[in-house]
Amino acid sequence: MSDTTTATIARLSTRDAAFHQRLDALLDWEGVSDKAVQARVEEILADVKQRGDQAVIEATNRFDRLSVDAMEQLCLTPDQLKKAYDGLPAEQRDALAIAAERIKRYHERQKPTSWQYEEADGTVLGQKVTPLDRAGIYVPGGKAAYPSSVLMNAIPAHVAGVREIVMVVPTPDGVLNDLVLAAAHLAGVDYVFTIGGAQAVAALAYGTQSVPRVDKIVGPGNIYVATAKRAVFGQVGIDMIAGPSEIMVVSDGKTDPDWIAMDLFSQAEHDEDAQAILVSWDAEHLDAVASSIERLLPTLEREPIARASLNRRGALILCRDQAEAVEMINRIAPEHLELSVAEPGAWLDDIRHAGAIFMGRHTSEALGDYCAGPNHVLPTSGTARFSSPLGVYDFQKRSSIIHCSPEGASELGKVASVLARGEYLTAHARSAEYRIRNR
Ligand SMILES: NC(=O)c1ccc[n+]([C@@H]2O[C@H](COP(=O)([O-])OP(=O)(O)OC[C@H]3O[C@@H](n4cnc5c(N)ncnc54)[C@H](O)[C@@H]3O)[C@@H](O)[C@H]2O)c1
Ligand SMILES: N[C@H](CO)Cc1c[nH]c[nH+]1
Ligand SMILES: [Zn+2]
Repeated sequence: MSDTTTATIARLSTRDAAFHQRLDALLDWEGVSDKAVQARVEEILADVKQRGDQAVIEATNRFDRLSVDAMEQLCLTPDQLKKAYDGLPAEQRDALAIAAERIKRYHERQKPTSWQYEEADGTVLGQKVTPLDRAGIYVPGGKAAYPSSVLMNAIPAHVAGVREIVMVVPTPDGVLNDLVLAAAHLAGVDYVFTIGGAQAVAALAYGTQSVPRVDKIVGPGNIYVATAKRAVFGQVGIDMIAGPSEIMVVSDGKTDPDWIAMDLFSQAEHDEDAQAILVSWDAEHLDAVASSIERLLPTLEREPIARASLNRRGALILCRDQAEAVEMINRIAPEHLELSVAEPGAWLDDIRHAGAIFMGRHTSEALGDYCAGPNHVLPTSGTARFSSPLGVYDFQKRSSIIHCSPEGASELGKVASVLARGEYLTAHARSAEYRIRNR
């Protein structure tokens, strides 16, 4: 296979001297370090912090091409959500219900429990898990509306026991998506504001006259959303900084090339900056997938976005063998990894970094996006090295519990006193010493 670039996708080989340089260029996503975006986002955040609703309204009119003059026009009532749900065709209502049920079942298993144990001296130690009071969920709505993201964000929040869920979703040109509204109803969202971008993140982080301030903001979004989340972190919790969607497929050459081409498109069609990479040690298979890509790309509704994404950040990579494929997985740490191989289970132990792992030829990433059960909000841009899928744990926090018995306080007091005096902290030492028996 030659190292050429077809009309749509780069062809790389690990045997080429420039391979690592070219891969680095593909993996590099400027994202939240883009200076112009940062400046614009900072301006929007400061404006919303200062002027509240009015700043949100003006930014929404500008970026989503609306002409509203009051925040009520950007707020949906529970009745509107229910009406959207009731009005859905049965097929869509059923699909949402099945997806919601499976997502709920999966996330129920993530529920951590509070625990306690007793030391020999009678001291009880433990950990208490408490849900957040109020969570803000960002549902993307710029290039496409994402009802599935409503479920993926709101259901774990519910399972965690969050008291109030505030959802924001932009509606460019004022177009409401009934499935999004219906999903919000089904998932038990308390408030929905039809706002997006940095202004929505600011409203959730600082609160406005109409938008309640939340404790944590979760959910994916574009570069403005990601940049804003990073900027407000500290005043409010965030789940992660999610970049554009990514897929990495590893194929043993035995999967239908059309299936693989479509799996690559499934993430490429999200965003011009999405990343789609296929790795295989079978050169003929890569050629076949390249042909499938050329033939099938024009059949997509979002062909221009998918083509741009494949051009910018797509690659078909020829590697030497399975071991080299594993190396590449751990280096790229993809958001989604498809193991399109005969025995995916045999690979698992060696894979250290991936947001979600789709096992075997029949497990397309798209099933995970909608309804398999696990969360589709996943770490991107290599951050799977240190972070995890959105989950129930993102909507809870832990407090430690310490309950000393008189005997425990006496014994621990001796230890604490020595350590405190070593730090020259007299009050610490004496506070501990007061509780030592028979001093
Ligand atoms: N990881 C996931 O789970 C997941 C799920 C769905 C989508 N995604 C990703 O989320 C992203 C969605 O992006 P999107 O754009 O479609 O929707 P979005 O809702 O994230 O962004 C739309 C908003 O961006 C703001 N905006 C647009 N242009 C602007 C400008 N020039 N200046 C200031 N603000 C501007 C507007 O306020 C608009 O409302 C995609 O990258 C997609 O891949 C990720
Ligand atoms: N693939 C996206 C996460 O990266 C999630 C999604 C929603 N709808 C379709 N796909
Ligand atoms: Zn997707």
